[in-house]
Amino acid sequence: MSGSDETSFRLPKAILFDLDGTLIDSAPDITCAVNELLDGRGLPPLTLPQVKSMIGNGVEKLVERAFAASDRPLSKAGLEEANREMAPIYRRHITRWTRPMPGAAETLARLHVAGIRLGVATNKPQAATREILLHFGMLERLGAIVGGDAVTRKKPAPEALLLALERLETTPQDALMVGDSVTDVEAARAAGVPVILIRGGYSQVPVDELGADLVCGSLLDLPAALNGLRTAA
Ligand SMILES: O=C(O)COP(=O)(O)O
Ligand SMILES: [Mg+2]
Repeated sequence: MSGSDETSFRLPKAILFDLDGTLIDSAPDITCAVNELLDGRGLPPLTLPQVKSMIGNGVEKLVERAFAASDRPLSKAGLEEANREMAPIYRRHITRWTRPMPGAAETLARLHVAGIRLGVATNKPQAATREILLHFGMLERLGAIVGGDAVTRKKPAPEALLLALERLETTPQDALMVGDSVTDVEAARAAGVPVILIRGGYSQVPVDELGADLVCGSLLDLPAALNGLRTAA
């Protein structure tokens, strides 16, 4: 992008990022944790693609899906117990194989320096989210982090986005959501926030088919994608 382009487009005041599959590739550690949990019940491991397809609606749903895929659907009480067990297992794995998605740290730094308020709205629990972002040096760029356990209803409900925007003192009209899945598109629509999807995340459906305002190849393409949103407006 040329220098004149950079000064001519109007940037949003705030950008909210999804976490899993957008800022970080956490599926390998989540797979290890799920498999440790299953192993404890004498169940065989799931593959990385299987677990990837289960991420995005919160850890409780992931555990529910993992047991269902293992032909051992759990009762409500059984699921609660499995979820209690999952939390410390995942905390032991949390940043072993997890890596930032391509361009994540650079893009956050660039947008932060440009004066855009940045936040995270994820279905992942808050404490794990903060720990991962701190580990990868991204926490200091972020003015608001809202995890799935910080709201009554997780994405695709709009709560997490609206709470993050409130903390960033920004209205939905001045904001943008960046994510990897249909959950992010639906949450953004419900919150009245435009949405960009990034390829390479955990969506089971091609991201071009999810009705986002724009799709881009990686987070590094985000400044050019912002320009695209402006010219399309
Ligand atoms: O499902 C999760 O735990 C997190 O998913 P998200 O960061 O993509 O919202
Ligand atoms: Mg995601």
